[in-house]
Amino acid sequence: MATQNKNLSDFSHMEVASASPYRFGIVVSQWNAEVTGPLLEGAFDALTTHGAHEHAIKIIQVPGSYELTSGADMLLRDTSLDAVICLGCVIQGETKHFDYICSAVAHGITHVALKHNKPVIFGVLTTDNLQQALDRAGGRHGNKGVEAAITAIQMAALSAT
Ligand SMILES: Nc1c(NC[C@H](O)[C@H](O)[C@H](O)CO)[nH]c(=O)[nH]c1=O
Ligand SMILES: CC(=O)[C@@H](O)COP(=O)(O)O
Repeated sequence: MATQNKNLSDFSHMEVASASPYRFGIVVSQWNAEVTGPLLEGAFDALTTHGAHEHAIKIIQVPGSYELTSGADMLLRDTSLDAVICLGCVIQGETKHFDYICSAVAHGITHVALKHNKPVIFGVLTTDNLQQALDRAGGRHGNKGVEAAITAIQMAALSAT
């Protein structure tokens, strides 16, 4: 398995740009808050560790991952933002609802990024069960929030070139 015993959030091999020049938005869903809370903490800490100022990080909450698209669009009304990070956790239930949400969010986030010509980062866990999600929200497989934040910094720096 690609992720077996791997920390997916290890960026020690990478040169990460300074986040200090940039302003970031974070939209986080309230569904599965025991997972999205640690994702938000990981993202916020990664941004500030790499130089982002706390007042340069605007955070909003939405009910569920399906609303992340709308939340990202709302954040990007603020044209001073350099990148938006979307954080959510979708866990498979008994029906196809999981498939529709995951697909809608992935496509919706891409649409918002192209609409505003700004990086919108997909920091959404899409797991079979809660344990897989916890493993990727500060557990044995790292923190998807950290990964999304690093990606946001790199894309903001790229956009500035
Ligand atoms: N089951 C999960 C949901 N469901 C809610 C949807 O995201 C949405 O809020 C609702 O369909 C109304 O539009 N959301 C998650 O983030 N995670 C889930 O596991
Ligand atoms: C991903 C979901 O919306 C899921 O929690 C809903 O569960 P179910 O498919 O059993 O209705």
